[in-house]
Order: sequence, then structure tokens, then C-alpha cells
Amino acid sequence: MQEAAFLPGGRLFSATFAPPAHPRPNPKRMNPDHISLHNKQFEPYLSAAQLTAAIREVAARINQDYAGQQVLFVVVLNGSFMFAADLLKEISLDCEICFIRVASYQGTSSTGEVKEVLGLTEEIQGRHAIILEDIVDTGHTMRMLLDTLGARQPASLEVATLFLKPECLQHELPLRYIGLSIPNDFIVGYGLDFDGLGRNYPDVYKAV
Ligand SMILES: O=P(O)(O)OC[C@H]1O[C@H](OP(=O)(O)OP(=O)(O)O)[C@H](O)[C@@H]1O
Ligand SMILES: Nc1nc2[nH]cnc2c(=O)[nH]1
Repeated sequence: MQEAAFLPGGRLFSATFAPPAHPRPNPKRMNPDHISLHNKQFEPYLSAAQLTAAIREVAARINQDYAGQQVLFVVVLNGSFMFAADLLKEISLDCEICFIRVASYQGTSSTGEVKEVLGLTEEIQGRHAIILEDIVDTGHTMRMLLDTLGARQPASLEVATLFLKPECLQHELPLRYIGLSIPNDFIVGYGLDFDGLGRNYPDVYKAV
């Protein structure tokens, strides 16, 4: 049986009285003191609560900066799916959301790795666009995204990234919204993977 009520501020509260088939959160998944992915070891680094606090701060700033305006959020898959889902629940603006991917492939030896945007079907010209990214590391991906999207003449183009590794950055980038600046450790969890694994952890772990 389910009951629903509106809380102050218009948010919907609903309570389920029948016990869920699978208790949540899964105790095996929550806060293990280490995890192993493809035989590589990771230790706890940032808790879900720390991530939530950082994301709420970013959302509050966006809500304030864009008050009265309509925003197009451009979510960069795959890694950003958890960040985007949690951030967007805190956004009180009128907004649209679209999803893109970045394909990487090996170019000629002179060009090295080439990155290309896939799935950019949304009209961006004249819109206030914000790119949602899980992490900016070297900045190669974000440089390419800003150039590609910027060429489509948005009214404005900004970046919200959950993580930034300042020590690794190789480009000057206009990163307006940064959740957490972190040292140069390889991290997994909360959407970020190690060779495909680890995206589903609610906390973030760093390589030991
Ligand atoms: O600043 P950079 O050095 O360019 O690194 C950042 C990029 O790396 C990750 O994507 P990845 O290629 O791992 O794909 P994924 O999102 O599908 O995991 C991340 O989501 C960024 O897009
Ligand atoms: N999973 C993961 N992907 C990245 N891409 C760039 N930096 C990182 C990182 O630290 N972890």
C-alpha cells in the first residue's frame, strides 16, 4: 500500500508500507572498506553524503545564476549518468536535457587520439547550454566539447563537472561549476568505471 502527500515546497513525499522485495540500500554494496575490480584494489575516498553535499551546492548556484531562464543540460555519457540524475533533481529551472557521447579512436601517429561527439541532435543555437560531465582530468575531452558545441552558437555555454583534477589539466578551460577538486588519483564509483566496472557504487573509491 502506498500513501502520498506534498511536503512544504511542493515536493512529493510517498511512503510504502509493504516491505520492499529487496531491502535498500544493499548492505553488501554500501561502504565496503575496499573493492576489487579486474583484480585492481580500490579504497574508500568520498562518501555518497559528501557527493550529495557538493552536488547540492552546484545546483543551488545554477538555480541562482539562471533564475528566470530556460536551460539546456547536455549530459556527457557514460560516466555522468549518476551525477546528472542527482543534480537535475535539485534544479528548479525550466530545463531540457539531452545526452551525448564522446567516441575516442586512434588517429594517425601525428594526431594521436581523436575524439568526436556522437548524438548531438538537439538544436543548441541561441540556447543557454550547460555541459554536465563527471570528471575533467587532462581536459582534452572538455576542450573538444566546448569547441564543438560552441561552434553551434549557443546563447551561452558553461560547464558543470562533479570532479576536477587540477594537477592534470592541460588546457585553460572555463569551468564555471566544479563539485570537488581532487588530487591525481584514479577514482571509480558513482558513474565512473575501471574498464567497464564500478559505475554502480554509490560512493567513490580511489586506486590503492
Ligand atoms: O579530461 P580527460 O582526460 O579528457 O578525461 C575526462 C573524460 O574521461 C571520462 O570519460 P571516458 O572516456 O572514461 O568515458 P565514459 O564516460 O564512458 O566512462 C570522463 O567521463 C570524461 O569524459
Ligand atoms: N574512472 C575514471 N575515469 C577517468 N577519466 C579521467 N580520469 C578518470 C578517473 O580518475 N577515473
